[in-house]
Amino acid sequence: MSSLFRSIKTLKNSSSTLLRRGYGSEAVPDRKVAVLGAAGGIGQPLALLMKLNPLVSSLSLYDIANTPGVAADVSHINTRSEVKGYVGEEELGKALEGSDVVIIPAGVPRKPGMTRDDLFNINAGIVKGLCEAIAKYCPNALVNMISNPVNSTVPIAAEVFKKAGTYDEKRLFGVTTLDVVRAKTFYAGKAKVPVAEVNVPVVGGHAGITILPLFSQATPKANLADEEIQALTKRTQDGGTEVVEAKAGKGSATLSMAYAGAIFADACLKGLNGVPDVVECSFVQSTVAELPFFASKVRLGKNGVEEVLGLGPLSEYEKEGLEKLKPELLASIEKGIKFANK
Ligand SMILES: NC(=O)C1=CN([C@@H]2O[C@H](COP(=O)(O)OP(=O)(O)OC[C@H]3O[C@@H](n4cnc5c(N)ncnc54)[C@H](O)[C@@H]3O)[C@@H](O)[C@H]2O)C=CC1
Ligand SMILES: O=C([O-])CC(=O)C(=O)O
Repeated sequence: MSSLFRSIKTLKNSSSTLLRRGYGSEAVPDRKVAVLGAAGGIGQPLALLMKLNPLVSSLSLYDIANTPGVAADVSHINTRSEVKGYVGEEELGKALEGSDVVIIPAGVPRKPGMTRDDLFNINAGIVKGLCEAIAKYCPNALVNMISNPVNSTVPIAAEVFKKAGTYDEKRLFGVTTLDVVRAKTFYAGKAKVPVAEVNVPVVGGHAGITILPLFSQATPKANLADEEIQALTKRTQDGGTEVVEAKAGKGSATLSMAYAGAIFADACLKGLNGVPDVVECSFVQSTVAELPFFASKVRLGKNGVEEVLGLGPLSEYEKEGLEKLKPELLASIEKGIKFANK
């Protein structure tokens, strides 16, 4: 009984903290979040971070192996959400049912020398299967796609949902938050400004030159030379490769990605809960750059995407970068669409 009172007290304390922090003026609603690929390099720290998120009431951890251990471990943390682990395809339906947000970090990561597109052959099939299940078991969930190549896996998901008759472009997101996280960190270091105050939009896609950080719009403003901006741009575009090489065959970014995935999922939950002015960059169906999908700032709301924001003023260097990325991004999008329809 005393533990029940303690739990109620904790919940009361955390909800009043939430109200104070502007999470909304009403009581915090129940929200189920599912992580598919939860036993992986990203999945495990992401499960931990989602368990720490007070907006989550139910945390569903799914993988093809090893989820019972991860779920048992994470479930002992004394925070709001109830944790359940699901393993194997026969449990996928239960894992998904009732989900408000589904985060997908399932699939193989890069090794040195590989591009993200080299992951297509394996990950395209994994994502397709998972999205077929989402269409069946939680067609209204917001889908946060982390699995690479994001430039193709998001179009695959869209085609699967269209075929199932459940597609809603407002509910499908490619997670490009790690590009923003990197751009903020690198910019703060170079501009010598406090990293917590930095904002940098990153647009385009999520591979090499399709990643286009808009340092001309970065705040706080700093007087960086053209060469410095170009070096920052290149480092942001190659951020994933920097980690792949440093890990030397043991995978790609997992911890920083889990952080970025948790930030984006939190933004989705806040949007669903009616918190105003939640804006994050994401790769979504778009008309801002004459490509069917494009990453830009997106306002999140009660139905997912509330508004896809425009690019704003670009420097000459960014305009060139935008033109250069279009053919590669379009080819990756078309590759995904073709795969899903074959
Ligand atoms: N969007 C982004 O910014 C980033 C994306 N990634 C991508 O995320 C993906 C995962 O990376 P890691 O976690 O490092 O890989 P990992 O190999 O450590 O984990 C992947 C997990 O997916 C699981 N899995 C495989 N097939 C599955 C299926 N059909 N259903 C459910 N789970 C399944 C595996 O059992 C494994 O636990 C990769 O494709 C990687 O390229 C990685 C970093 C950043
Ligand atoms: O580089 C990779 O393969 C993983 C990834 O997407 C990133 O770290 O941005």
